[in-house]
Amino acid sequence: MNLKPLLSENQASKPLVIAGPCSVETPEQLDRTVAGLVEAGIRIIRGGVWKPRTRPGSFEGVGDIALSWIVDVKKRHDVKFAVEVASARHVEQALGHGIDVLWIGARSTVNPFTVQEIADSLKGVDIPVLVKNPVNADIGLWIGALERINKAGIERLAAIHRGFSNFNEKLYRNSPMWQIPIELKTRFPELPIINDPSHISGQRHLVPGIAQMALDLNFDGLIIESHVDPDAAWSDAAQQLTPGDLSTLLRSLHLRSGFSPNPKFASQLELLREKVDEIDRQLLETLSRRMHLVEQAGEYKKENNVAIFQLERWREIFESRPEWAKSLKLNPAFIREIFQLIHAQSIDVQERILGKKD
Ligand SMILES: O=C(O)C(=O)C[C@]1(C(=O)O)C=C[C@@H](O)C=C1
Repeated sequence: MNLKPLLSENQASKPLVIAGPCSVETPEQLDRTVAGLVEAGIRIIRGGVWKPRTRPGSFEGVGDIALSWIVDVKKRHDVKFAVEVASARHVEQALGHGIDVLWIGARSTVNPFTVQEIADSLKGVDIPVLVKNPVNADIGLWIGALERINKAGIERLAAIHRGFSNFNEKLYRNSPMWQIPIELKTRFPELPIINDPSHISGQRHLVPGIAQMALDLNFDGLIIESHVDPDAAWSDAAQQLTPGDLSTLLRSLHLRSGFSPNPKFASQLELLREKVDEIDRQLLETLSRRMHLVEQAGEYKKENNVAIFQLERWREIFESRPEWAKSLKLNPAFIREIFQLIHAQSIDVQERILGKKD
């Protein structure tokens, strides 16, 4: 991807913080919210104009009329404004009203037709665009959407991590699945990633924990929902913070940097990494020895015409290893996952042995 810095140097802060209401509701709600956010030091406001809602009958945003209120509020408070666009018409309307930043929502990112329509409408325009992750945990769709927008000539591009729908998730509204944005950063180190703790948590008391985690992982920014009267909000009431609470939250966050200027830190970390390298080598040697035994068991099963999958033995392994892990202060759930992977690999290896013609 061809990327340029998202914002000019005097607009950029690390972390970049974008905040504002889930939806623009009335001129008064917008003005009072923005006034509070400016006091909290926020210079880029977010606000939904057209809202994609899961069920019909939910509040779907006030629509085009909100854009004229945004024009007023931008002038009055000297702020930049970001809105979500989901069609070429939205893009045209937003650009026509001097919107400064566009974002593509999670429900649009999943649909290449929608993303392409937005990309085509952005040809020849220079505006920062933020692409939220798709609702489902598919990094390919996320990258595909970013590439489509980039190919249209948008170089001021960033990703927003807003979490993923998950049937089994109990704590969060959307599972963070941190490994996915980490993978994105690994593949595209120049691409800024902005975390959206509001949509991940779904409840305002969980927002600080997610925001801190994002900073601990060196994310480039945060986009947080804030409303002057959250409980009365027309959408996402449970997850919005007052501008005052947002200000307190931002002051409580610990900022981390990618490196330390302290030379002692680098040498100490280097030492620890050398030890980790050594342990990793031992882990791999041990795994290789285990696989060798599994191969022998496979040959033996083949000679005796015995099935690969041995339920009783597998059950014993699956129950005992997490127990052993506890006494070593390892997370049993983590060990369960590792052994599921090891067992799947054993089955693959033995399948190849049993499938081989003599
Ligand atoms: O014990 C066996 O029968 C094996 O082949 C080893 C092994 C394992 O990976 O530990 C592999 C497959 C079986 O389902 C159970 C266990």
